Amino acid sequence: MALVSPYIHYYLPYLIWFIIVVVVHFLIKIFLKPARTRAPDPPSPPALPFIGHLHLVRSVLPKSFQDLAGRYGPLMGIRLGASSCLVVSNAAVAKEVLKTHDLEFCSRPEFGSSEHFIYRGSRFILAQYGDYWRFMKKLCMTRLLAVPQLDKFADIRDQEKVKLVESVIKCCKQGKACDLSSELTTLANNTICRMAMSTRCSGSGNEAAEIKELVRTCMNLSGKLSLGDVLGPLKVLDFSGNGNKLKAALLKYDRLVERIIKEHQDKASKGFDENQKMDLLDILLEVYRDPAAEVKISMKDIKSFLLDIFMAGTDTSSGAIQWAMGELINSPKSFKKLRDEIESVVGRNRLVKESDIPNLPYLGAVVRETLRLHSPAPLIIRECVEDCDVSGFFVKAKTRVLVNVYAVMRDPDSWENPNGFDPERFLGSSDEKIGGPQMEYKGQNFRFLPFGSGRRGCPGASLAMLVLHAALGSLVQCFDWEVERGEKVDLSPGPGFGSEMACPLVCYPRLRLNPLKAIL
Ligand code: HEM
Repeated sequence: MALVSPYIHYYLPYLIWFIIVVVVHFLIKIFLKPARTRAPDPPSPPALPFIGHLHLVRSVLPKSFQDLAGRYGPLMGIRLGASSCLVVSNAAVAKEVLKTHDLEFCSRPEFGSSEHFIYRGSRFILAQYGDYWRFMKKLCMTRLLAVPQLDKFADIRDQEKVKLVESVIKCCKQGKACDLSSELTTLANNTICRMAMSTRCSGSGNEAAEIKELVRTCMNLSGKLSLGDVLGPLKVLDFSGNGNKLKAALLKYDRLVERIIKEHQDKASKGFDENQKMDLLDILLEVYRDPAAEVKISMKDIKSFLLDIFMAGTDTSSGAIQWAMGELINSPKSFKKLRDEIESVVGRNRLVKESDIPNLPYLGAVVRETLRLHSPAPLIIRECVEDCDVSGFFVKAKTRVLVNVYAVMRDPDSWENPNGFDPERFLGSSDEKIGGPQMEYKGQNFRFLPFGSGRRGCPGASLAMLVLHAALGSLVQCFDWEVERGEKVDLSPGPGFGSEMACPLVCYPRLRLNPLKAIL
């Protein structure tokens, strides 16, 4: 039987014609299809091969980016060697990124030291948006750093503030210069260590001091390794050896925290009595043991989380108080106004307390003005999780985005006299309407973003504000301050992120009144 129809010669030309029509149709569709109209890429300065825009940036990154944004706009592309990102520099674009597109920009990229981090994969601060991050953030906001938990540790913060004042009184009595940078780092570190894991309460050695040193080392090395990002894949070669040094410091931290965890587990096995306060580690271990927890956290997650809050909370808080003191010493009028306010509200017989804060609006204004001018976290780092358009420009998934809050909070279109220290602008009576309630700081007002905004905003903001107000208030209440030979404080920012002073704040306090006499 023939397999091919005898009429093939009759309908073959029609079949060929049909196939040709179909193929041509698809080719036309593919090649002549109008290209999907995509928004243009954000503007970018002309780049050089390999180094990109490295030749255009100076030592203080946020300031450099601000200057470039003046020429290339509030959303611009920057490439430093192998590392590229978009930089946001005004309130309108910051609002688009942090509010309109909050979900698209609520991840963070891995960068800098990630390869050398022994807790890689557990880092809360750098976690991708997902179940683990959501669970930990909820835990932060509802328990670990929530107001009721902060209230339980008001006595610890008070004791640490008293220790700070005592230590400065000692400098006065000895006629010595006071290294405020070191004093304030000790205050912030001790406060967080005690709230996080009651380190002073555990008998063995001075763990808080050890942690302070380790956190400092990790921060320095992480900062240096971040600069290594410009080398791209070559950075894994770790030419400087900083990666290995970081690993060594982390292993030391790991052993120390392991010991503290063991003490906490022993304490938990005996049960907590009603009056016993659970510190952050107790709560984390309770969640670790909870079989019904939405997400099962590991010991590595716990250790990493604690390190994250030490790294995020210590230098930021102490740095902000130093900048505030520097600005106040250079501005005797503001110093006197603040002193007068404290004197009239608190008096001379006791130290400023956290509960005084709502009654000290000028203190609140000084703290906010300091955070505006000297943000301890001037570049907020996010990553875009899917393609989107921002401000009429195309942003590809996985792009790194830096919100330059230094530029946003010094933008002349948003602020009068943007580079001047002028706490009055934050007072309700000010003519300068800042937008939203004048004292708002948690990211509802996109001109003022010291703690970021949206889902990824800082969970430690309330704690930081308590520490900042009480410590600054006490230093102004009890002492007069001078720098060497009556000079002004050098307020130049240090290299890199520019969040620290170029020269640590060393000054001469003179005891004015000692409200501790009654306590001591
Ligand atoms: C003056 C002090 C502080 C400043 C200026 C500050 C600022 C910031 C900023 C700008 C961010 C990024 C927010 C964003 O992406 O939108 C952040 C994140 C964070 N901060 Fe703070 N912070 C301070 C103190 C603290 C303290 C005391 C703690 C904890 C004890 C803390 C814990 C964190 C954590 C865990 C994150 C990461 C949040 C996340 O990725 O979801 N911070 N902080």
